[in-house]
This record gives sequence, structure tokens and C-alpha cells, in this order.
Amino acid sequence: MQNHNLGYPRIGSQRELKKACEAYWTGKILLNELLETAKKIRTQNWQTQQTAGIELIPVNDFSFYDQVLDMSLLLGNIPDRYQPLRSTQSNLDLYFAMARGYQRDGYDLTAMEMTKWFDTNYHYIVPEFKKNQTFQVFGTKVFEEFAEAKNLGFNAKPVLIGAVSYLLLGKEKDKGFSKLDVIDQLLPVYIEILQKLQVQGAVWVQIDEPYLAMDLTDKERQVFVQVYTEIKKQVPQLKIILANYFDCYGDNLATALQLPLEVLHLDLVRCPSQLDDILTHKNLDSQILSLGIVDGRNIWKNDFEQSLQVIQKAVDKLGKERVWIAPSCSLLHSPYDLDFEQKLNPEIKQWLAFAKQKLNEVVTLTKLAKGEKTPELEKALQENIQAHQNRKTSTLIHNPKVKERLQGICEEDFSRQSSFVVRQALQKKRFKLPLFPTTTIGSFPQTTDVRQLRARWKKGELTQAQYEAEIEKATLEAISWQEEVGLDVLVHGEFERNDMVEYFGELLEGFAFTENGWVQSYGSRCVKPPIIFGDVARNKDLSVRWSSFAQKHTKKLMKGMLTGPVTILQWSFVRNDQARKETAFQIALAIRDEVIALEQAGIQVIQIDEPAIREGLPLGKKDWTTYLDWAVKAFRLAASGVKDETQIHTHMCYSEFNDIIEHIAAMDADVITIETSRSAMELLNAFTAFKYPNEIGPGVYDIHSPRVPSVAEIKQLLNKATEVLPLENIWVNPDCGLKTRRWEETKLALQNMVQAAQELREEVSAVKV
Ligand SMILES: Nc1nc2c(c(=O)[nH]1)N[C@@H](CNc1ccc(C(=O)N[C@@H](CCC(=O)N[C@@H](CCC(=O)N[C@@H](CCC(=O)O)C(=O)O)C(=O)O)C(=O)O)cc1)CN2
Ligand code: MET
Ligand SMILES: [Zn+2]
Repeated sequence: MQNHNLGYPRIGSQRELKKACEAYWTGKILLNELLETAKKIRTQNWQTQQTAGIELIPVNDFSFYDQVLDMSLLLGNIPDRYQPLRSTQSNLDLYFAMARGYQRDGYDLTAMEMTKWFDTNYHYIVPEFKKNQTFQVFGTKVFEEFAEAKNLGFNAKPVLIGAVSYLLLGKEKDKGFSKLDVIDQLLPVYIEILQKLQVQGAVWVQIDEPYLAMDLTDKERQVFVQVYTEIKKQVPQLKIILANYFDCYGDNLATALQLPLEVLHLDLVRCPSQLDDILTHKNLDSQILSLGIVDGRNIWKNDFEQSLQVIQKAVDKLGKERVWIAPSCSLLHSPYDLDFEQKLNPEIKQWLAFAKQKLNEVVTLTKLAKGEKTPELEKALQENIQAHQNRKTSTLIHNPKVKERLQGICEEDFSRQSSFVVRQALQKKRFKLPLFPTTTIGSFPQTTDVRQLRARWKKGELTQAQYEAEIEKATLEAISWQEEVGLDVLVHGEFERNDMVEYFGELLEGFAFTENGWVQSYGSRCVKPPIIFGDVARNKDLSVRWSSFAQKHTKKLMKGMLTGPVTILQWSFVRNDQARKETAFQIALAIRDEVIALEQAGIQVIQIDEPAIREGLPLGKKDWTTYLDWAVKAFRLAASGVKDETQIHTHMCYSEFNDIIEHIAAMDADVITIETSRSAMELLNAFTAFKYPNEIGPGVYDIHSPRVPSVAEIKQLLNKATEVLPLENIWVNPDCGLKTRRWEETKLALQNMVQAAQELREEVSAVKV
């Protein structure tokens, strides 16, 4: 029996890579300094894993931006628009241009599309495929990192994204071909990469095929068989660990077991039941099973007693030689190290394990399962048992009032008083907004000034009063600026928030938060997900102070701004001792009370953001309806406590809507703002095909780019919207919040947006006359 790890966080234990990348992008450091930082992080990560006792250590899990983009570079899959940069730039600059766009030296290249990595809050760069797509071994990163690790004496295992998943993660950019057919061009190059690694001395390689957890067609399954049969034929000596995670193999199990490879990895945290299915499957031959038993997606301590039983079951059937121990997935999704947390309640802290602690869990479980007996192991086991017993009975977790209230909710709590048609009429009368009302999604630029202010306040260098006075100043400036530009529905700007989820976590009961629990979200951007450890309650106002302050300083409508229950759930580390639905409803009740409090404080328009509704979808379609039913209900529970005249908005981004549009409609928000500009309003098709009844603000420009959209461009997008939506239902807004932007471009872009709306109004009224 042995252990291995699937991947380690790479942003740096103190976010060194984030800081170095951002410094490099703004020209504050040179390339070699960035490369040095990266090397230090890799060495440290490998050392940490080896010291912990990990036997096979992943390499090429490091990335400067994203591992899927790394694969595109390795395969020479560089979209045509970046070709001119190939000769003039270092490969890393070319890589960053693909990730972030490039506006310099006379170039205006847009970034490649970014989307969610399965059901995580990590975003990857979507590979592009064209007709007659070709590949060649271009990137050198995996070879260099493998050599680097070997030279340092680590037992290194290269990690690659599987050829099939790589194709399925991508997008056809031309018509007239299917990305699956591209496999004939891809496979020879992929095999060449494996051969090179073997020549370099690789014995094991980990190939990630997370698409094996998704619903696949027969054709797609055939491609899996074709690819791995060919790989075995061409590189017979190289031993393959096939990793699938985030869900069951499900209907793909027979296929997975049919593939000629040495180790099959299972996520036993997300899908414990599949162990029995596999152990009794007729296709199970001589493979080793890698048991993904330590949760790579959450921060709870592993339950050793329970895990040992599971491992024993596998050992009984296969023998110790054919059982490996591992985390469920890459530890990319876990924060670095619990030891950095000095302020966490010690009672809660003893229930937790971050990436570094998870390594120890993997190692300890392997030793215990092998039957090793030492005083340290016995102590580790007893401590683990103790921590779990404490968690089961802790008074911190259970709040009878919350449980009682949840028991008492009834059907009416999920519905507004009247139907949308009635509400719309009342709201139009009350607000008297012009046609195509303009608004923004909530946040304004989180400048270094604002963040430093908060950092100083948290360190105690600023008093509460000093901090609030500065935040008031920023809010007032944003208000008067919005008035000047002529926006119709204003926002307060979210300057008081570190993050749209963490901020609420800090104010609610049942949440704990960390000082350094950073997890990469995309590129250099990180989040610190709060930890939901107990029943959730709202014992104080969450946003009333800032929304009512802002409303008092303008005659215009000030939109209240809250994060919805599903998004708070999805972007937190959630408890694993009760159903997600239960937790979502508890959060929903807290948000419901805040919505009502905002209304009582005179706020007439309230936005409840739910950008993570789509991301929460289970990977297998069979589980969709169950999830969507409770997710929609959680939103409705949060939103339905107000009068008909109060207008509820919601906002979503990074989402496809076609296959869930009826559920989006069932949320019954008066207004929904969505991201649509990057797809040039394509996303609206779902809304028009379904005849989505409520008001919609299709985003008119991409906020991820500093590029300023012209008035003509915005009007063109809006004209598309007017062709398919009733005019009186259309709002005008950007794709998402503006916190990652600078004021310079924000001001110009919003001025153009308001002007576009004004021109459109005039054109429409001219037609009417
Ligand atoms: N949770 C979450 N998930 C999300 C999103 C989101 O907004 N929130 N948006 C989508 C895209 N993802 C995003 C994720 C993060 C960021 C982002 O801007 N993150 C910031 C951190 C935000 C934050 O928590 N800031 C804190 C702490 C900031 C900090 O690092 N402070 C410095 C000091 C200040 C400085 O010099 O900058 C320090 O402590 O060292 C604050 O403002 O208080 C970053 O990585 O830079 C943006 C988008 C999808 N998923
Ligand atoms: C990721 S959705 C962001 C919504 C939030 N209100 C903001 O403007 O930042
Ligand atoms: Zn958004």
C-alpha cells in the first residue's frame, strides 16, 4: 500500500505568486524575479509534501495562471490572433496575453474566455478549436518542472489533463466540425509528450480525466477507449494513474474499468457508494485503486475510524498491494495551512484540516491501514476520535431557535404577495423610471487605497470610527459621481466589503472566518471562503447601515445589495454534518430578515446576487431537479418577505441558462441582470425562447477587460435585445460588478453606457411619434 497526492495549491502560502504576477504585469518586477518566486514556491511545495511522507509527488500542478491554459500552450494550441506575439515575446508573455488580453504596442487582443471548473469556484481558460486544428509540442513547462523536481531528488509524478477532457473543456470556434474529431490530430502529439516524459525518467504519470464524472455519450466513451488503448500501445512502459473526481464514475464506470492502465483514482468523498460498485464490477481486473478518501474540497478533518473501515473493505477484496491512499482531488481547492490561523476559536480549529494537514492525514491513514503501530500513530488516532466526538456534541453548532424556525416555514413564505404582472404595474407607478433604466451591478473599484484602509483597520491601526469615515467618503464620492453621469438606479459601491460572501460570513452566526485561508479563484485572484460550522442566524444588521447611509445622500433610488443564500453556501466551506439544503434554508432566513430590514429602512429596490446558482448544479443531470428545486426555493424564501412595491433584483454571471431557464424564471425576481456581452447577447436566446416574463438587464459590456466600449457598440448590443424582448422589460447595465476595474476605465465606460441608453430612448420615442 502506498500514498500519493493529486495536486497542491500553488498561489504561495502567503500568496507570493499572486503578488509577483501582479507586480510583473504592472512592470514593477522583471521576468527573472517572477521566475524565482515561482521556483521557490514549487520547491517549498515539494518539500512540504515529502516531509509529510507523501510517496509520489505531483509536478506540473504548478501554474502561473491556469492548468488548462498550460495544456493549451504545451500542445501549441494558440489561437490565430496571438500568433504575432509568438516571435516577439517570451512564451510566458504570450501565455499571459492569452489569459488576460493584450493592449500594447499597437495590439488590441481580447483575452480567451474563462469559465467555471466543474462545480468549483475556480475558473479555467477555455481552449479554442478551429477547423483543421493542428497541434505540436510547444510548451516546455512540464518537462522543465519534472527535471527540476528530479534534480532536487523528489519522487516526481507529472500531472497532465487528459486528452479527452481537454477537448471536452474547449469550444469549437468555427462551424462544420466537432471537437471530438480533433482527437486524431491531438492524440499523436499527446503521445509524443508522454514519450518525452518517459525518456526523461518518468515512471508514473497522472492523467486527469474529470469528464468521466459527467454524463457522456456513447461516442465520447468510445473516444476514451480509443485514446487509452493507443497510449498503452505507444508508451507501454509508462504507468498511468487515471484521476477522476468531484463525482461518481456512474454510467462511465464500465468504460473506465475497461481502459488499459495501472491505477484508477476514485473520489470517495463525493461518491462513497462507488467503492462497492467497483469492487464487485466484472471489468475489475488487476488495476490498483487509488482511494480518494481525504476531502480536497472542504476543510473538515478526516474521520479516521470511518476511513479505515472503507480502506479495509478495499484491502479485503484487493490486497494491500492494490490499494493506494490519496486526497479526493487536487488540494488546489483547499487553503494552505491551518497553522497560520491564530484567531480561530480553538474548539472549531480542532475540527479542521487545510492542505498541509490533509497531507498528514493521507500519510497517517496509509500507515494505520498498513497496520503500523507506534505511539505517535496511536496518539494521532485518539486525537482524531476525540475531535470528532467533540464536534458531534459541541454547543457551538446547534441553535434550537434556528431549527424551530425552519420547521415552521410554510408555503406562503416562498411566494411574493402578488404575481409579477401586478407587482410590475405597482413598481412602474412608484418608481417612474425611464425606458431602458440604467444601473450597475453593485461594486465599484476596490482600489489599493480602500483595501489598505481595511488592512490597517483590521490590524488595529485605524479605529472603527476612522475606518467608517473613510468608507463613507468613498461611498459619497461614488454617489455624486453616479448622479453626475445620470445613472437611474444607484448603488453604494460595496467599499465596506472585502468580498461579497466573506463580508456576510463575518456578520452572521454559525460562520467562522480565516486570516490566511486563501484559495485561488482565477489567475491571481483569490478568495477566503468563510467556514459554516453551525446553525446560521442573523443577530445584527448586515447591510442596512451602508445602504441607508447611501440612500440618505441621494434623491435617486439606491439599490440595496445582498448576496443570496445559494451563493453564500456555494462559496463557503459548508458543514458536512447536515444536508446542503438545510444550510441553504438557514442562510435564506437570515437574508430574508435583512431584506425586510432594508425595506423598513426605506430601501425600495433590493438586489440579491445569485451568481453561483448554476455552478451548484450537480455534475450528473439526474440530480439536477432535486438541486434546482431547493436552490430556487432558498432564493424565494430570502426574497419573498417584502411588499409588492419593493423591487427585487437578482444577478448572475458566468452562466449558461438554456438548460435551466424555467428554474431561473421560477425564482420570480422582478429584475434579473445577467452577463451577456462576451457572447454578444447569445445568452438571451434562452430567455426569449422561453418567453421569460420578468424584467431583464442583459450586460452590455465585459467588465473583465479594461477596454472601454464605445457608445455605438453598446447600442448595437442593446438593439439586439430590443428585437427579442419587450421594450418595457429591458434594463441597461454592465455584465457584473466593477471591483476589479480601475476608476479611469469605469468612468468612461459608464458614461458611454448611459449615453447609449439615452440615444436609444430618443430613437424609440421618435418611432412612436
Ligand atoms: N467569493 C467570491 N467568488 C467569486 C467572485 C467574488 O466576487 N467572490 N467573483 C467571481 C470571480 N472571482 C473573483 C474572486 C476574487 C476576486 C478578488 O478581487 N479578490 C481579491 C481579494 C479580495 C479580498 O478579499 N480583499 C480583502 C483583503 C485584501 C488584501 O489582500 N489586502 C492586503 C493589503 C491591501 C493591499 O495592499 O492590496 C493584505 O492583507 O496583504 C479586502 O479587501 O479586505 C484578490 O485576489 O486580490 C475577484 C473575482 C466568481 N467567484
Ligand atoms: C460575481 S457577481 C458580483 C456581484 C456584486 N454585487 C458585485 O457587484 O461585485
Ligand atoms: Zn457577477
